[in-house]
This record gives sequence, structure tokens and C-alpha cells, in this order.
Amino acid sequence: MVSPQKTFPVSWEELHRTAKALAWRLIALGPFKGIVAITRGGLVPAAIIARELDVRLIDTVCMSSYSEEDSGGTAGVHRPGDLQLLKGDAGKIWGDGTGWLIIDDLVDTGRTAKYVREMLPKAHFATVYAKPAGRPLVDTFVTEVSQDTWIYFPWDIEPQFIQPIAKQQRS
Ligand SMILES: O=P(O)(O)OC[C@H]1O[C@H](OP(=O)(O)OP(=O)(O)O)[C@H](O)[C@@H]1O
Ligand SMILES: Nc1nc2[nH]cnc2c(=O)[nH]1
Ligand SMILES: [Mg+2]
Repeated sequence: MVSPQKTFPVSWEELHRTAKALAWRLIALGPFKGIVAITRGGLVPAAIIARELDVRLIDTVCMSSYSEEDSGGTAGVHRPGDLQLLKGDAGKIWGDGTGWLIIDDLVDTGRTAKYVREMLPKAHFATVYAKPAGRPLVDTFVTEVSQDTWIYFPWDIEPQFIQPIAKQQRS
């Protein structure tokens, strides 16, 4: 597991713009029966993409792979915990996933993507961001960041005072 050395903060505007860029790539590949958003990170991109693709049927796969203390709100610690499916009725209407679009915010190691792909092998898997290890598991994505980068989504962060660079270098 690569420990993130760099951070990549994403603003709401940037996320909206990049999710729309993903929608432009996906519109050519549809129409889709519906969207399966991987919670929680996939929910906001799924809403943006559903609006652009005029999809109103949105379901969820409720997953968790990193606990609060694993990521710890810092870029230095990155330990995936047990991958958990938090919902018992997965797969009821999706069949093998044919015609469905799976949306997540990112692929990192690809563990989540691999798990969900096994549930819905024929679905189209799309993310806004991808890191190299997870990239082969995604059908469509927009922006690649290096494996040692931790992406901060707008819902992870808030504006706060930061020391001037010169002062940071002194400490
Ligand atoms: O490729 P992987 O190494 O599996 O990592 C990617 C997954 O990790 C994050 O979700 P997380 O399980 O932390 O939950 P969240 O969506 O609720 O933040 C992210 O939203 C992806 O779903
Ligand atoms: N917010 C966030 N969650 C993740 N889960 C796995 N990798 C990441 C990442 O880079 N950023
Ligand atoms: Mg997630």
C-alpha cells in the first residue's frame, strides 16, 4: 500500500466540472437503464451525471472500505479496512448489470471496483478520478492522479487559515 505523500484538494466547482466531463464521455455510451452509485463517495457524482444523462432511476451499492481512523483526516495514513457491503438486497433488479452504469468518485487500489464488478460484471463502471492501481478496473474516468496522492473532496474539507509558505519552511 502506497502512503499518500501529496494532496489533491477538489473544490465543488472543480468536481462539478469534472463530473460533467465524465457525463460527456458517458452520453455516447448509453442510454443506461439506471445508475448504481457506490456510497458514499459516488452519490454526488451520480447526482450530477444523472442530471446530465436524464436518468431518474438511481440505486446504491452501500460500501465501506476505509474507516475514519484509517484515513484519519490526514494524507499520511492510508489503510483499507475490511470491505463491507452494507445492504442485503443488492442485485435484486440489476441482474448481471447489463445496461447499468456504476458511478464512484474514484478508484484507488481498485478493491471496491473489483468487488462491485463481481456483483455486476456487465455494468459500465465509471469514476471521476483514478489512480494507476485501480485504473484497469474502470471503463471510463476523467482525471488520473498518482498513487501517492490523497484526493480531498469538497465534503472532506473546509477553508481554513494556512501559514505562508516561508513560515511553513522555517518550522
Ligand atoms: O479503490 P479503493 O482502494 O477500494 O478505494 C476507492 C474507494 O474508497 C472510497 O470509499 P470509502 O470506502 O472510503 O467510503 P466513502 O465512499 O463513504 O468515503 C472511495 O469513495 C471509493 O469508493
Ligand atoms: N477522499 C478519498 N478517499 C479515498 N479512498 C481511497 N483513496 C481515497 C482518496 O484519495 N481520497
Ligand atoms: Mg466510496
